[in-house]
Amino acid sequence: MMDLFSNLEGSNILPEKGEVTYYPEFFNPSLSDIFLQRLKQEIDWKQEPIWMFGRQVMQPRLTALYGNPEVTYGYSGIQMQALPWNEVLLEIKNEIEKVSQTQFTHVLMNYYRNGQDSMGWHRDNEPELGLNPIIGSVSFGTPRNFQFRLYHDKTVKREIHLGHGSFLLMAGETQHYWEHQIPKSKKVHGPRINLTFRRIL
Ligand SMILES: O=C(O)CCC(=O)C(=O)O
Ligand SMILES: [Fe+2]
Repeated sequence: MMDLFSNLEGSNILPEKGEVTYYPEFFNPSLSDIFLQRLKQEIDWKQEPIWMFGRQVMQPRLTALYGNPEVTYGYSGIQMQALPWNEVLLEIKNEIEKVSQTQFTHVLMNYYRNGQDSMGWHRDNEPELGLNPIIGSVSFGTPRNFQFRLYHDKTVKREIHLGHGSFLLMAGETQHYWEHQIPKSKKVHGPRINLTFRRIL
C-alpha cells in the first residue's frame, strides 16, 4: 500500500549483506526539473578516458567531480581533481545529508546522454572511502535500471528503477558483497544525470 509519506520512507531492497534504501520522490517533480536543467548547464561535464585491459578508452558517459578541493580522488585508474562545490550541488547535498547521517566530502557525477551511455559492473570500494562506505545517489531525468548482483554469486540479482528526483542510499556492507551497474538500453532515449555523494576519509 502506498501512503502519503512514502517519499520519506524507505526499506532495504537487498535481501542480505548490505543496506540499500530507496526514496522514490525525494525531490518533487517540479524541483527536480529545475535541478536537472541547472546541472546540465552549471556543471563542467567532460568525457574522460579510462584504462581498460591495458588500453585507454573513452567512458560511455560524461562525468564531473566536485568537492572539498584539498583532496585528490583516484577512480578507475585516473586521478581527478575536484572542482569546488557550487550553489546547486550544496542545495542537494544539504537535503540528503539530513537523512544520511553523514557529511559528504565529494560528489562524482554521471551524465548519461541516452540509452547507449552506461556504467559497467563495479563496487565503490576504494580504500579512501573507508571500510563501509556511505554513498548517496541522486537521480534526475529519464529513469534507468540500476542492477545489483552478489560479487561471489553473480546469479543473485536485484534491480531497481531509479526515477526522476529519487534518492538511493547505499550503506553497511553493500560495497563488499554487491556489485552494481547501469546497463545500456535500447528503450531509453532521454538523458539522465546521477550524483553519487561520497565521503573521503
Ligand atoms: O548512475 C548511477 O546510478 C550509478 C553511478 C555509480 O554507480 C557510480 O558513480 O559509482
Ligand atoms: Fe557506483
